[in-house]
Amino acid sequence: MHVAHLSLQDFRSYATAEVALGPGVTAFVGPNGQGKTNLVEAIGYVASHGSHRAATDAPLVRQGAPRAIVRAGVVKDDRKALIELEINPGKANRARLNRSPVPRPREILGMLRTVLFAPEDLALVKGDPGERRRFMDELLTARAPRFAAVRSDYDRVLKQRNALLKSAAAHRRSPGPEVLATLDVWDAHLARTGAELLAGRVELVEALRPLVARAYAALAPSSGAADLHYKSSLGAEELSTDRGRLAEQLLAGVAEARKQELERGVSLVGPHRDELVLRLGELPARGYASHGESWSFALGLRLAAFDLLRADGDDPVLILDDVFAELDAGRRSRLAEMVAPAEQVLITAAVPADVPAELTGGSYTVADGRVVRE
Ligand SMILES: Nc1ncnc2c1ncn2[C@@H]1O[C@H](COP(=O)(O)OP(=O)(O)OP(=O)(O)O)[C@@H](O)[C@H]1O
Repeated sequence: MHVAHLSLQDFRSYATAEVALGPGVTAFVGPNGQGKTNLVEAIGYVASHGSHRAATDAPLVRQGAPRAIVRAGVVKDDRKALIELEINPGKANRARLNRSPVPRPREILGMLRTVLFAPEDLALVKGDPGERRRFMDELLTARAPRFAAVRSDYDRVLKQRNALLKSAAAHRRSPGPEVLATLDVWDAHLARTGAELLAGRVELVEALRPLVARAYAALAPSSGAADLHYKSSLGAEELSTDRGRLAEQLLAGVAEARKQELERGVSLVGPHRDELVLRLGELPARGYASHGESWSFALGLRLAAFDLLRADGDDPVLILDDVFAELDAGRRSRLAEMVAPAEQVLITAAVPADVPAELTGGSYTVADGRVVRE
């Protein structure tokens, strides 16, 4: 698939912007702080309904404006779709598909699929486990949009359960039968939705493993092998992907942790406490990998995500935000070679020299709030 047109209204630094795009490579080039990332961030937002660099929607709306609108014309197998998202910080966002409102924005997840790699992705390797959980869940949702509902159900259950545990912990005496009965209900919910999420992640990690190893070896051939495994808060070494079995394991896990959870006032078992462990050779990547190795590992994860989505039948849009300036000459040309065949590659760079010669295509200059085709 590819994006044929991007239209912005009050998004980040843009009062308005209209950008025509086509398949192949397009580079956005211009000095720092001129709005290159804002453009690709908008495309990423249409795909994932989130930003790769802001935890909430508020920073996406132009200072002083009440809302932002992002429209993307998407072409998939010669069929065109116009996706529109209205971003209303603090209120519900609205979505339209081919100019008709859709009841909930999440219903159009999957219409545009992107894989975006940006400097912030270093946190995939160096950051907290939450970064890697988000990576898995976003990829799950990109592959199967129903996971957006699974994740939001799970978050809702967790919030309610934590509120109950917190108030029980605050009372500092044994909870009464009513509290315990309510907790039983939340435990069952947590086990059911948690098992769904857990099974999805375990399957995902198994599918990603060989792809990450291959991408990393291609990018950094002289470094150790990249590997990953899913570490569950259940402690079980091997996790099945049988939902029923996982739900039983989760139920047993929360039952075992109940005393401790009531004391601490927080849910200690479930996919929200799990970790995606990354390894380089014999060592964990987090805390051991060099800056360059971490960067290549993060890139390897994104390229593996691209391969996985591509294997589902259609190339996602590949976005490389400020990536090439960080790489040495070898990695730069290996990466360029790897991404060149993708249906659409969007690149941002501060100077033309940061766009590898192998990636020829269209180019825009971004400066003074304007996006001008070269
Ligand atoms: N909500 C907002 N309202 C107005 N301006 C904003 C908003 N959010 C960001 N900006 C402005 O957008 C600019 C940053 O744009 P962007 O991150 O796209 O830059 P860039 O061209 O990718 O720069 P670099 O090369 O440094 O990465 C900054 O000047 C910032 O002040």
